[in-house]
Amino acid sequence: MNRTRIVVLISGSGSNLQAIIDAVQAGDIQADICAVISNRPNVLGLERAEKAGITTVTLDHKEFESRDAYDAALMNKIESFTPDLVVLAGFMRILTPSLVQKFKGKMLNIHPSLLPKYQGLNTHQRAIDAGDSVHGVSVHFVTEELDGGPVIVQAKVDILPNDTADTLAQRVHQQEHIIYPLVVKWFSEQRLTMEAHYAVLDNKELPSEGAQYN
Ligand SMILES: Nc1nc2c(c(=O)[nH]1)N[C@@H](CN(C=O)c1ccc(C(=O)N[C@@H](CCC(=O)O)C(=O)O)cc1)CN2
Ligand SMILES: NCC(=O)N[C@@H]1O[C@H](COP(=O)([O-])[O-])[C@@H](O)[C@H]1O
Repeated sequence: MNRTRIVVLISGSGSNLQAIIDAVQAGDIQADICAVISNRPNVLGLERAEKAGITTVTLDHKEFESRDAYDAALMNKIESFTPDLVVLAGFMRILTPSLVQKFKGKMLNIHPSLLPKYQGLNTHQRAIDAGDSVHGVSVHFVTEELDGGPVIVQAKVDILPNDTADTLAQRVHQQEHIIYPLVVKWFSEQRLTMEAHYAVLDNKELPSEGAQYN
């Protein structure tokens, strides 16, 4: 089977990118990250990609007249790498319908909440302010509806009495770094489609104790 070609979009730290890089380099995912594209210059995620020998591109949205113009350029840049999968890993731009349609069924996003709760931004603080006892993270297919695409897998994280957004985010990140590589692995093994977004799991694939799945 040909190796899955992946393009990753980032905007910042790139810890989820790093988790996927590590899984590819360990041979857990039979795929190649062909490029990492950032909408912000000089972010740590670009350094992570360069250290791994991955082609990096900065496409700064501030240099474009409109969201449509930016997304047209972004679409062309993504397509130039002929990806089988586009992974949004902390990519902080809302994508236009034309770009989403182009990659529908092969574009994933990780969102730091138990969707459909808390679509959008600032999710950790919103969960704390709401008095929730459980928070978490979702990996989903990207559709035109912001954070509204079919959810593939979620991981739960308890909210502790003295949690701040930062302390909660740290525990959410830990779960992100488990489930995102797992979903990319499932996709690379052609066990995920948006129509029937399921994965046939062998028990050995699930991480050891510590990961929570609802
Ligand atoms: N059409 C879609 N675009 C995106 C999706 C999606 O599901 N459908 N997921 C988001 C990721 N995301 C949350 O998971 C998200 C990213 C960015 C924003 C947002 O409000 N962005 C602002 C700029 C914010 C900034 O620069 O800090 C904007 O684009 O104007 C909300 C949710 C990725 N895109
Ligand atoms: N709405 C999108 C969003 O908030 N995504 C979140 O941004 C962080 C990126 O971290 P990373 O750059 O270290 O992977 C992650 O926590 C991800 O869930």
